[in-house]
Amino acid sequence: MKVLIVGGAGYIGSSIASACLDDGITPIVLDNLSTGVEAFLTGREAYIGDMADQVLLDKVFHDHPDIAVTIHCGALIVVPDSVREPLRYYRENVAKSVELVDGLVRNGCRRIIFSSTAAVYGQTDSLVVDESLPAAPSSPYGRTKAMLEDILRDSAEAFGLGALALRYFNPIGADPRLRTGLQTRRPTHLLGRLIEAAETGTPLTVTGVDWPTRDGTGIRDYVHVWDLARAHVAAVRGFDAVCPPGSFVAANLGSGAGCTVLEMVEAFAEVSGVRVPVEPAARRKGDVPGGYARWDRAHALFGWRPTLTLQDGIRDALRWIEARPSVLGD
Ligand SMILES: O=c1ccn([C@@H]2O[C@H](COP(=O)(O)OP(=O)(O)O[C@H]3O[C@H](CO)[C@H](O)[C@H](O)[C@H]3O)[C@@H](O)[C@H]2O)c(=O)[nH]1
Repeated sequence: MKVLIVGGAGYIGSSIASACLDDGITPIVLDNLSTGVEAFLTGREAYIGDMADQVLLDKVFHDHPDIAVTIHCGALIVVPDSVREPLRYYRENVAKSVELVDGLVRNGCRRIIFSSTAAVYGQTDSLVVDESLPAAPSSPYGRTKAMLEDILRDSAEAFGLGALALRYFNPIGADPRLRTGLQTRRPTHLLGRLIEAAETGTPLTVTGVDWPTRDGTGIRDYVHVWDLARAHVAAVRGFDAVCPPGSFVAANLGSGAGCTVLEMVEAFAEVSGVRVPVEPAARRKGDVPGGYARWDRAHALFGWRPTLTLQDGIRDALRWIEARPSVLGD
């Protein structure tokens, strides 16, 4: 079986490609390398170009008429950038995806798995997030993802597509076999900042200590990127039962456990042996207390459950930092 992975040279797309290969599925990658990296294409058939390029899409399907499912993870993903440059985000994430869907329909590919995000949800008082919570994104980035869910819902009905939106919570870690991981050396997310603080011997700035959470710090659901990748394989394998023609389905992918900033600092100390001191600071602009996923729907639909722990995610992130130069050559 073949799958087309749009954005397959990025962090999550390349992990999905690895999980497909391990399961006997052939990934065909389409990536414009705007944030993806060529080194993640080793051993994979790839087309370099834009997902909106109709000539290129026709060529991909001419060469591979047996592509069964398209997994769409091609997107810009940095929330603060999306606030500064909303038009770029709407163009790259929404307008170009419309062209992609058009090209898929024309080429007869009617099964789509879309990389969505927990950022489509608004804040809940209970902190637990299930799929019944209405979309209320708080950033242009989140809105691009929510818009595309609407576009896929309408397209499913109009063109008989099966469209499955997988809403990722906060991915961490790397491929356990270290073929791929985060491209950026210094990610700005919490675990990235923590690793940086440990390396430089500086304190971690805790942005917000007065949130309505158990210790006052922000809570998130950190899910191992390999668990995310495995979910796509399971969804591909069972696609028609999960998402028959004409249907749009959304499912959360998270660990199901909330982890506060201070709990992450503790888990990091346990895994790395380095206890990073913390420095309380003001909340980041536009930040939220956060929450964590219910993932029962993904389990009911395609038998998925998270299998790797927070500690596994931290450990694999640290192993990837060691392996990264030999993979990326920098
Ligand atoms: O140096 C830091 C960095 C983060 N935090 C705190 O750690 C928690 C998690 O912050 P992250 O930035 O790791 O995660 P977010 O969920 O806030 O945002 C991330 O996930 C989003 C998707 O949900 C987007 O992808 C976004 O770009 C990405 O940063 C928050 O409470 C934040 O205030 C700190 O205390 N110190």
